[in-house]
Amino acid sequence: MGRRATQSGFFATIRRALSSPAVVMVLAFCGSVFFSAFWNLSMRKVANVVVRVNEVRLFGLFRSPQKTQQTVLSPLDSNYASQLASPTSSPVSSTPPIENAKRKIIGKHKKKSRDLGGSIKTSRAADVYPSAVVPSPPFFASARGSNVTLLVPTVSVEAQQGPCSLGRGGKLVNCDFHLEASEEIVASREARAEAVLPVTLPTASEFQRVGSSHCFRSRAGQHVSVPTFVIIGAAKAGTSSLYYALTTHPEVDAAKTKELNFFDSDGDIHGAPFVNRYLSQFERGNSKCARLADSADSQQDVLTGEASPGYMYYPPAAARLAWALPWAKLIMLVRDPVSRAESAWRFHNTRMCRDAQRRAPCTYSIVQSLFRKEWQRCETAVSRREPPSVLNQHGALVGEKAEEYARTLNDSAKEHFSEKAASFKRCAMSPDLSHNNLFGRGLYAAQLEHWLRWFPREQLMVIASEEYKARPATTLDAVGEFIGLPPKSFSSSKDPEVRASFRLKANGPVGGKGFTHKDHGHCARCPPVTKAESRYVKSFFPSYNNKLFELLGRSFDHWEGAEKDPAANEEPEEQLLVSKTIQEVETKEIFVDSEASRQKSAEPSDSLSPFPTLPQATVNPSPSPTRSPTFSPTPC
Ligand SMILES: Nc1ncnc2c1ncn2[C@@H]1O[C@H](COP(=O)(O)OS(=O)(=O)O)[C@@H](OP(=O)(O)O)[C@H]1O
Repeated sequence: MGRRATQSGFFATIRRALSSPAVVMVLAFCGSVFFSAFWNLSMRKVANVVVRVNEVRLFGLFRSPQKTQQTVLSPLDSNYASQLASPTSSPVSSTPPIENAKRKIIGKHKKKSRDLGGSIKTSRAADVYPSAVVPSPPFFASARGSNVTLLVPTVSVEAQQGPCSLGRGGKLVNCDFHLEASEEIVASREARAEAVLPVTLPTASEFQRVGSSHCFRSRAGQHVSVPTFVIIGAAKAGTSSLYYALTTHPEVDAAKTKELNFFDSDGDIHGAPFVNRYLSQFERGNSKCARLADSADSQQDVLTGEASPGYMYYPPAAARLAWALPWAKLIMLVRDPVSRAESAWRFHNTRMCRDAQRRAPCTYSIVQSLFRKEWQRCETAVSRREPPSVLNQHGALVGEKAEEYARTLNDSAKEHFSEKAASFKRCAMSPDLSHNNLFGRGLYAAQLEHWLRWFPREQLMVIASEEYKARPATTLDAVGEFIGLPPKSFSSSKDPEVRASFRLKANGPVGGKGFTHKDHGHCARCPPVTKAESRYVKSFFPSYNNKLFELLGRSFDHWEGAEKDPAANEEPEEQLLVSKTIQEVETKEIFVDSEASRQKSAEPSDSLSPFPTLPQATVNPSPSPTRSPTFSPTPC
């Protein structure tokens, strides 16, 4: 009885208290404080989600402002990702883009919260990737359904310089660059952005793993081994030979073709369709992967990869690869930049001879070719007062070199140069990404530094092409181990095909399709690179080689001139003459008769002058200021 009275007294007190407006207000206040604390806590999670999504977002956010509809690379489907990221693959300890860009979520979470909607769930990274593979960031967006709109709170990224900035709503302001350069900026630019980003997330897993291998069976019943290594370059360093040799191994599958060039193409690289198109290049009926799937040998594995030497020199390829294949082992085969340039020069001239209606090969000597592209492009850009392109790491070196080049010019050219020096320099700082950029492609240090911003060091292997040539079996063993094959996979092999791959060959039947590098054959009418020309070309690379050696902590002795002091390359009179001729060739569009070129450039190699006498030029009677020269139709 007494107890009941106490209870009813208690409820009566509560009722009385609740009927008092003051008490209600106090309770409402406490409730809102509690709710907001809880909300902030959950938003912190959302911020983490956003960090991960930001990484993906970068591809879309930095598109040209003309493309108003920002397309965003979708994160890998969680199932797909967890299957691909094999626990046995090397750990990706952190995502370099995030580390490097030092993005911070500063968000005004409370304000944004409503926009996030209910379709996004956060889950621990471990649910998405095996925790050993991606310990950070701790959360990953895992949404079901498509076209989820994520609201990205304010983001800040570290910066250097550049013409554009990020304004409100994620819009790019004062910006004049295109997608390719933009990804560079992402990692290097101070900016704040508020962006609403449409993200399309695939819903279903496309692949099923065969045992614990890298081999998958697609929904369509095809077999695909997931790429785990990529030979990213350098062009003309022996990449075909290396790729061919690797694919002779019984546990390595070849892609449909050696060079897929997916990550350096300007096509649509976005989203799951891109990944699927890419993976379909590893889908082959009679592959080792298919055989493995049939045998259901759970102990075996099949590795695969591709070799696209264009990637190494194409900055956006690093970001794209880091997104699509973050676990990939990258192989950089580097060759003495001088002989690389010579090989490329011969190759491109041969191609010109073959493809372009049998036009004259070697219209430009190797010395002229060294800077031809940059020079032409910059001249045109500067004269048209075009805005300079975005600066980047490669470009900075090119710019530095462009100044050095300018110093070799004669007085009138110097004057001309100094007038335009500032804008020219800015222009030259933007790299010429063309295949026949003989100079830029040989600046490996810059390229390595760039790739290291996107991939951890342990995922990058740098090999000297000369070492591979000298010791193919040992090199292949090392590469094999690096990509996950057992030790001494090549040198201990009895397989005749594997052993045959040790023999030096530029060609090889790769990927069943078969390719021959017949075009490696040098055009008969190409004059040989004289020793003097070679010395001249050589004079540009030592400081860059040394930078590479510094980064690698070792040097390649056989790279001539590597130890040379760049200051020793003072230009004597003759060089001015040479440079003047180059300048004339570039600006006045001088036509060179290939036959004359061959005779004139066959200068005796023991000439006292370190610089070649350039090919005799025939001046076009009516030079036009257009960029693309017309070549004299000399038969090949
Ligand atoms: N095993 C080995 N080691 C080192 N170098 C080799 C090897 N095999 C081929 N080669 C030489 O490499 C040149 C072709 O390189 P790539 O296959 O990378 O060319 S490409 O970029 O794919 O077009 C080409 O160079 P050049 O002959 O000087 O043009 C090949 O002769």
